[in-house]
Amino acid sequence: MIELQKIEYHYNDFKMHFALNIAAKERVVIVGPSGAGKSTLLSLIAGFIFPNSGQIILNQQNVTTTLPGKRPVSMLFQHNNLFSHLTVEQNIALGIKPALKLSRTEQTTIDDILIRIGLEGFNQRYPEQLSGGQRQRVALARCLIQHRPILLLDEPFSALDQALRFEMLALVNQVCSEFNLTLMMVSHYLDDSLNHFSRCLVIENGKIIFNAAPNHLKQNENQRIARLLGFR
Ligand SMILES: Nc1ncnc2c1ncn2[C@@H]1O[C@H](COP(=O)(O)OP(=O)(O)OP(=O)(O)O)[C@@H](O)[C@H]1O
Repeated sequence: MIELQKIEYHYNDFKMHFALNIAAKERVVIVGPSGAGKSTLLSLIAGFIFPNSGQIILNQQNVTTTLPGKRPVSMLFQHNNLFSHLTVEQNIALGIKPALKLSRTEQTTIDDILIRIGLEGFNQRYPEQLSGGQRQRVALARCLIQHRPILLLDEPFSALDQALRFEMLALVNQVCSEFNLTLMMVSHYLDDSLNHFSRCLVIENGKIIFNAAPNHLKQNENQRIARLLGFR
C-alpha cells in the first residue's frame, strides 16, 4: 500500500503537493502534461528525493526519510536501465548481488526469470545485442528478482512501437498478478492501454487533479481534464 500524507516538494518556485492512498495490488497509471510532476511523484515514493514536509507510508512503514535501497520499492526508468559492459545475466544479478559471483540457487533463479520474460538462454548476451523491448524486459527482470512489493515504472516502454508496448504492458500485468505487486506507472499514452489499470491519476501543475477509474475520464464533469490530456 502507498500512502502520501500532505507531501510538499519544491523545485525552486515550482511547488508540488501530493496526497494519495493506494491499496496493495492496485495498478495505477499516472498521466498529465509535460513538467506537471509525474516523475517527481515516483522519485518521492522511491526515495531518490525527500519531501519538504509530509509523510510517506509504504506497506504500513513510515519511510519518509528512508534511503531507496531500504524501501519496499523497485523502479524502472525510460532509458539507461542496463550497464552496457555487463551481460544480461550480470545485469539481472545486480538486483540481488552486487558482487556478481552467483551461487547455484541464484543462477537457477535468474534462469527461471529469463524464461518468465521470454528470454530463455539470453544469459551471456550484452545489452547492445538486444532489441529495445528485450532490454526493457531484462531491466524488468532485475526489478522482479528483488521481490519488492511495489513496482514503479517511469514510462519504460515509450520508445517501443505500439505492438511491443502493448506486449510489454501485458507482461507487466502478468507479473503483477503473479508476484502480487502494487504498480504505479507513468504513461504518455491515452489509448486502450489505460484499460490495463484499475486507477488513473492525472497530475497538473504539481497536483493530483483526478484520481479515479480511467473510464471516469469520459464523464461529462471531467471534460476539462479530458481536454487537457488531449481526448476529444
Ligand atoms: N532537478 C530539478 N531541478 C529543478 N527543477 C526540476 C528538476 N527536476 C524537475 N524539475 C522541474 O519540476 C517539474 C516537474 O518535473 P517532472 O519531471 O516531475 O515532470 P513530468 O510530469 O514527469 O514531466 P515529463 O512528462 O516531461 O517527463 C518541471 O517543471 C521540471 O522542470
